[in-house]
Amino acid sequence: MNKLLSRVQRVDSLLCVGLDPIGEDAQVGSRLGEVIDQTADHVAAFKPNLAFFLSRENGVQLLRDTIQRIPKDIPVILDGKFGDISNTADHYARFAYDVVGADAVTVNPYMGDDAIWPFLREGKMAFVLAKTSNQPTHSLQDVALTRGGMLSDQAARISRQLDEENGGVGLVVGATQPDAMLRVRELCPDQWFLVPGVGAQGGDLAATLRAGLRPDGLGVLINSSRAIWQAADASAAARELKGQINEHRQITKANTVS
Ligand SMILES: O=C(O)c1cc(=O)[nH]c(=O)n1[C@@H]1O[C@H](COP(=O)(O)O)[C@@H](O)[C@H]1O
Repeated sequence: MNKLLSRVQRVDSLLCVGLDPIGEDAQVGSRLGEVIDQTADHVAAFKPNLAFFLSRENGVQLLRDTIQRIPKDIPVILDGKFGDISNTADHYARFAYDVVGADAVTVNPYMGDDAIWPFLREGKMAFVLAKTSNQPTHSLQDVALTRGGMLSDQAARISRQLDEENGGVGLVVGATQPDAMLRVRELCPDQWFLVPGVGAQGGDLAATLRAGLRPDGLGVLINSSRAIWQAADASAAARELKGQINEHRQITKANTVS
């Protein structure tokens, strides 16, 4: 959290560039290097998605090299959506933190807090899936609970409780449903949200930030993966998105003061 906060402040950015490498194995390493080097000045964090590495020969080595390439003051969120029980989760945590050197992970809370605790290490952070950006035909997250609210609310409550007990727990909340974002923000007023779904998935940036930003203009990391990866000029694409986010932060802060 300290690393994230100091990075956010140093570059005045809430942008997270997703590293979801698409393309032939032979070219992908150099494109990863380009995207990192060209966007690093504009980002608060990078988020490599594990699947895009594991689907390749020597994918783990590529992931290690990618994380090595990222300047040390930029937090790396390994998006593995890890979700197994405690002793198994402990091995995933060792992989994420010790083998490849990530600072944070994404975690699937379906198995409850057992699946989250192993990732809560000193100096590390876990972003728990609460309300994801996809809108499936058969949703679990929207299932109504007999005690009221939905399953996604329960994921949010668990993440808040663990954050209060231990610290280092954020949430994943998609950018495609601003009403749902508002609801999660009400349940978790202080925590950081990792927010995918703008760019290729078409999420509304303004509505997302209105719903998700904290009154201090912080608390949200806006992720974009394909839209940056596929841009002819990744640096310009990252700078532009960072600028758009900051315009909305200014409006939020001004509205909070007035
Ligand atoms: O945890 C995630 O990062 C995630 C959660 C979610 O609700 N939706 C979602 O798209 N993601 C990830 O965020 C990235 C989105 O990529 P783009 O749609 O290309 O910007 C992918 O790596 C997804 O796996």
